[in-house]
Amino acid sequence: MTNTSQIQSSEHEELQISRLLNGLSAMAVLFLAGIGAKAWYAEHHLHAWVLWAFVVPIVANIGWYAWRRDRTVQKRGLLVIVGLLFTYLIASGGEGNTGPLWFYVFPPLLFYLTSLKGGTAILLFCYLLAVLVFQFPDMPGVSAEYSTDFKIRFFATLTFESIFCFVLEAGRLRARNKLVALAQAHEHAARTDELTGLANRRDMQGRLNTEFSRFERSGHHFSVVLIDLDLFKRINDDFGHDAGDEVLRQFADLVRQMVRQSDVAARWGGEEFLLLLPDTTLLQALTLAERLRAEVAATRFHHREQTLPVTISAGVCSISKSGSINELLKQADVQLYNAKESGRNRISPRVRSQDTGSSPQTPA
Ligand SMILES: Nc1nc2c(ncn2[C@@H]2O[C@H](COP(=O)(O)OP(=O)(O)OP(=O)(O)O)[C@@H](O)[C@H]2O)c(=O)[nH]1
Repeated sequence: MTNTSQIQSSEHEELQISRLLNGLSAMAVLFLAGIGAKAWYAEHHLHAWVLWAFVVPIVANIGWYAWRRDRTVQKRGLLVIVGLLFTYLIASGGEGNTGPLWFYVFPPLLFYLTSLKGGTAILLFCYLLAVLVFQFPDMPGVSAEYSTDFKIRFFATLTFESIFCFVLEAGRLRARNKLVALAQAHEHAARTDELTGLANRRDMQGRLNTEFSRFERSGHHFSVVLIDLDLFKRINDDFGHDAGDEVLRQFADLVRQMVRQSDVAARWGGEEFLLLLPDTTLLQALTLAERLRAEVAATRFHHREQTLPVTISAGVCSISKSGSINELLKQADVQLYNAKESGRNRISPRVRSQDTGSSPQTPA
């Protein structure tokens, strides 16, 4: 089953990241414009133009995201622009050889936006670029020269920063994954019946409402089967409560094997179960209910070497015969009552196979 809360939480997280990136991009535009202006007044015209030129792809990236809402392009675009900008700042030295200082922004941003593995790989590649620029100041495009002291301190501090960022991000991811797993477990527990592992009443009610909306919207029919284990009190009284629990578990296993994947089986009450059968007519639902009844009657339920007498009665109803979920359930309940009144171990409305062992006939 798809975990909706997990999908929602990661969607929310992605949206937050995109908003943060837009904020950071806007800040970068302001910085580039300001520092470019400062460089212009300091007569560093080429440096000023390059910095201003970087404003264009950043604004284009913001605009593209606003238009297409494509988060992958937004992330990758920003990483490429920032990578190019920092490479330029290291190669040119920026103003007063302070360009490489901007590189410290990269590790936290990188680990936040990519994975730990991907971030490390990109960072190592950037280290390699920096080493090349530092070692070969005569390379084309490189105009800055740094002192040996600066280079050693730059790499040492950047390495410390990168390791801290890696450790912090790894911790953040671990805590996040634990929280997601915990939320998943809680959500599963809130929807599941502990004893049988089937859906619980609350979950079934939600699914009934969803199915009813689908029926109202596009006319998809569905049916329900309300099942009650016959004379269950006797099983408890004669064999003990544990035996009763074991019967409920074994019956749930049987149901799981017999329904389709799109069907939903829930424990509706103590020894009452409800099947929701999407895209199923009344006749098809009756056929399934009858097969289940026959299978239960033929199955040997057991507890501690003892064979337990188990049969079921069931009331079947289709949404085409009722106007609301409440009415549907009420009618299924009336049919279940009829099945019990007629002697138990049967399905209502009446099906021919109960009398003859053959296929079901159309109900009256
Ligand atoms: N062992 C066990 N028994 C349960 C559980 N939930 C409900 N019951 C028992 O199920 C029995 C239901 O009994 P009744 O409602 O009298 O119905 P019944 O004996 O099945 O008789 P009919 O429904 O008329 O065929 C009660 O004795 C409940 O205590 C459960 O989780 N475990």
